[in-house]
Amino acid sequence: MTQVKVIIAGPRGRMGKEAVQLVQSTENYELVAAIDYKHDGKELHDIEGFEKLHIPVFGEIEKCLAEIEADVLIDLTTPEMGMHHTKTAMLHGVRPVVGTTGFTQENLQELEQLCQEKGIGCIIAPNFAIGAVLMMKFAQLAGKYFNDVEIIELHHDQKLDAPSGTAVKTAQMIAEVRVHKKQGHPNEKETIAGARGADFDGMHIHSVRLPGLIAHQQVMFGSEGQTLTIRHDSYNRASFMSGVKLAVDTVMNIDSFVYGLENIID
Ligand SMILES: NC(=O)C1=CN([C@@H]2O[C@H](COP(=O)(O)OP(=O)(O)OC[C@H]3O[C@@H](n4cnc5c(N)ncnc54)[C@H](O)[C@@H]3O)[C@@H](O)[C@H]2O)C=CC1
Ligand SMILES: O=C(O)C1=N[C@H](C(=O)O)C[C@H](O)C1
Repeated sequence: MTQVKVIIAGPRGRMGKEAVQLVQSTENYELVAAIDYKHDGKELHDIEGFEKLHIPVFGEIEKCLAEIEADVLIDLTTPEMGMHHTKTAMLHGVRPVVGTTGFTQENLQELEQLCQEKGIGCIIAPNFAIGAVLMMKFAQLAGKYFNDVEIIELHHDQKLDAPSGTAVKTAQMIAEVRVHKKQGHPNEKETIAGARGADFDGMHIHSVRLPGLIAHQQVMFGSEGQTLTIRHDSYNRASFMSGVKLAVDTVMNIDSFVYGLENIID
């Protein structure tokens, strides 16, 4: 088995903590460094929750990559930092696996172009949960037969971006196959702004934020006399880790840009 040297950006985050555990518990992965803007020069060991890990922590990716040899960067931070980390990793020949969401279309195009120029694998996955990837694929299939769809994504109230990366990806996948339609009554009018949610190619996305939730999405289709609802629920962040592993294993063997795990599962 090939040894994979991994850097994790955002190790203290909800996802970052799970990713540290995944890398530590995978036989052929080695956690070689972490990137954390608040703990430059320390070791993970010095940070609460990582007591036994003597892994160097860098505040900035440039410094990290100047000192540490790595194969893969897992980024679980914010869109601004995620962009910077992903570009810098590719410029240093390190393959990014990015779970961070909130990228714009322009961001994704820029990353794809850099990836092509460098000829290095890069995976951007708005959702690592295999069930969520299947939910998106099933929704895309349904989108061929139903023109009317409402996407309802539900997340914990600490989430920064809305709509979720998963909801945007779902809408993009459906838009690839759906006959374009501006949904609802042609004369419908919002008496409170935002009541109909975000408009993506004529379909609507609704974002719910509540404490107690983790990550959930419901895609509802309707046509004459029937509705079809496709729903996925993540009840914890461990649900994302088999997808992170799949992405790390895959990125080692590709030299192209992948946006969405649906492109790498059979
Ligand atoms: N692709 C997927 O399956 C999933 C993706 N996510 C996404 O992953 C990202 C992280 O999510 P969570 O772990 O829930 O967030 P979190 O807020 O718990 O963690 C964010 C991490 O980013 C770091 N960070 C924040 N600002 C920073 C800055 N300016 N510079 C460097 N680091 C900074 C924080 O220290 C923290 O470690 C979000 O974009 C979220 O939408 C979350 C769950 C699943
Ligand atoms: O912030 C989260 O929690 C999640 N973010 C991703 C998204 O924006 O789709 C994936 C998952 O929904 C959890």
